[in-house]
Amino acid sequence: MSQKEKVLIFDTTLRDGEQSPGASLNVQEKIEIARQLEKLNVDVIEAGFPASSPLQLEAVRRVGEESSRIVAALARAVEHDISTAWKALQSARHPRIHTFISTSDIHIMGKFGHERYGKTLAEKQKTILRMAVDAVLYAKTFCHDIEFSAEDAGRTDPGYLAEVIEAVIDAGATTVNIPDTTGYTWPSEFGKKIADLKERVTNIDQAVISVHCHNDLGLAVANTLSAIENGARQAECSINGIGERAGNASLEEIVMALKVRSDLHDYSTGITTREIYNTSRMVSSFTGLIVQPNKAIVGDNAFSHESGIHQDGMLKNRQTYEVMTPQSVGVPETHIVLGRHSGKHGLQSRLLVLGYKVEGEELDKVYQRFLSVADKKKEIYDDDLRVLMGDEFNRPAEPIELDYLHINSGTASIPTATVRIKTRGRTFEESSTGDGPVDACFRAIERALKLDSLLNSYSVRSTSAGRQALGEATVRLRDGDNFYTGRGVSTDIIEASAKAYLQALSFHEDALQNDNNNSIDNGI
Ligand SMILES: CC(=O)SCCNC(=O)CCNC(=O)[C@H](O)C(C)(C)COP(=O)(O)OP(=O)(O)OC[C@H]1O[C@@H](n2cnc3c(N)ncnc32)[C@H](O)[C@@H]1OP(=O)(O)O
Ligand SMILES: CC(C)C(=O)C(=O)O
Ligand SMILES: [Mg+2]
Repeated sequence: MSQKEKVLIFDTTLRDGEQSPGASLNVQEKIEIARQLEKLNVDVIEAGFPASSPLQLEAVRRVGEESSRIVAALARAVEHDISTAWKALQSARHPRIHTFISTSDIHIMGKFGHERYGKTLAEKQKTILRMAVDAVLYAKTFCHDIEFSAEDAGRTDPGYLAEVIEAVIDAGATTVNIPDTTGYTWPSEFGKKIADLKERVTNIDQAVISVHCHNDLGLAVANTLSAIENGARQAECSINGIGERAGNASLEEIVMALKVRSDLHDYSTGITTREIYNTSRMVSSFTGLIVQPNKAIVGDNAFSHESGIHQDGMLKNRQTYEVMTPQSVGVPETHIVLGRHSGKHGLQSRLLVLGYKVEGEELDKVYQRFLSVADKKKEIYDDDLRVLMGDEFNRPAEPIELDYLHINSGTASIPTATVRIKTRGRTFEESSTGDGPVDACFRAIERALKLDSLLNSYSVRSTSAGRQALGEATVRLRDGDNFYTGRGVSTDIIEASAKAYLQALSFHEDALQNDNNNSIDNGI
């Protein structure tokens, strides 16, 4: 087997990631994330931009002192930023000064329009080249490990980019970063840019080529991979892909794409992939940036299967629908989501895990009830299934069934219920008012069945999480020394209550039938 070439992972969650609107991190949060990045085994942690604030300086200092990784600090190509970066890094175990300046025509003309940079584009380009070299030379007076970034390299003229890169390597840059700052490039175009630099820049072998891709067109990861195939050996990326605007290339996607498709290439990273999920959750919770459910690798749905055909395939052989195991990225387990699209195989397997062995006709019946609940509710949780199973096996011999229920209730109206009930081939319908909608409903049932109230107790609870949780109502009737309990389940708690009441009444009537001392036809 051939030895894989290492691609260094430069994590910029704490710098570019923190530039995401609203994602500010305090010093302690940065330290915690840096510790987790160390567990993830990234090669470089870019901890912040020290010249931008005292908090940034302090965070970089603390991370640098503690971390065994290379810790980088960003600085514009100006002395003040570079010396401040060094102030933050001087006690670091492995410091790196990362300095940058824009090289594209659009940035040079747009951001450095002032005449002090020159009048024409050519004059300004000369100034920028000099500032880049001076910045590297100045940074080099503090530390050996210097990274230079040609901001907006993605839109920079290839000849000028090569000239700048060659000059900064000559000045001592040990890593040269080629950012696609605006996420504008196309994967084959960006790959060619890297290949082109390797050809044009005569001293390119004296520095590591790095890339830093933004996701404005959703191409950040594809562009990074294309650059790696063409010679880049450092990938700048962030956890969950957070960063300026649409974000940076996502660390987890680059790493897992390289790992899962290692059959296609000769590159590898040193990332401990089982730490990916924990890191993702930590970053999301500290930054407040929620991970979209369908996000590759770390989204809630990344290892969830909802449709019957997929669930059946997964249960037979998980490779049918998973290209990596959830455990390989630290996700505890595949999630079979039971819902409207699930089939009998998925339901049966989940019920088995919960201790219910259901087969054949019984399974068909449970599945029909499952579908009627699933039609009203997006996801069926384990607790819902337990209730559903309890419901299934706790049926009276002659059920009194709710055929129709209408409730009128509100803050300014008297609660009114109309019920239609079916039992033993007969139908009864009645309405009633009540103190509340449940009371009105129970009274309507009693009127329809011409019964006195036997209600002993009534309770309702939610059986699972979320707004679409099932409500489970329990009704207890008392007739002398005998108690009859009924349960009803529905997404509508009034319906659940009516069902519970009718079930309890059914058991009562069953008992009366068995005693032969009353007939259900005697008036109801
Ligand atoms: C692509 C990136 O992610 S770049 C990194 C982005 N990160 C940040 O901006 C960090 C947060 N920023 C800050 O705290 C502040 O912007 C500071 C401290 C960096 C600078 O603040 P200010 O001095 O008030 O300048 P301001 O931000 O308004 O403008 C930027 C100035 O830097 C200049 N500049 C921008 N990039 C560079 C560079 N790489 N090298 C040298 N000068 C630069 C601009 O031309 C402008 O200069 P001007 O005042 O002569 O027009
Ligand atoms: C500072 C550089 C590396 C950057 O973040 C970018 O160009 O996007
Ligand atoms: Mg960036």
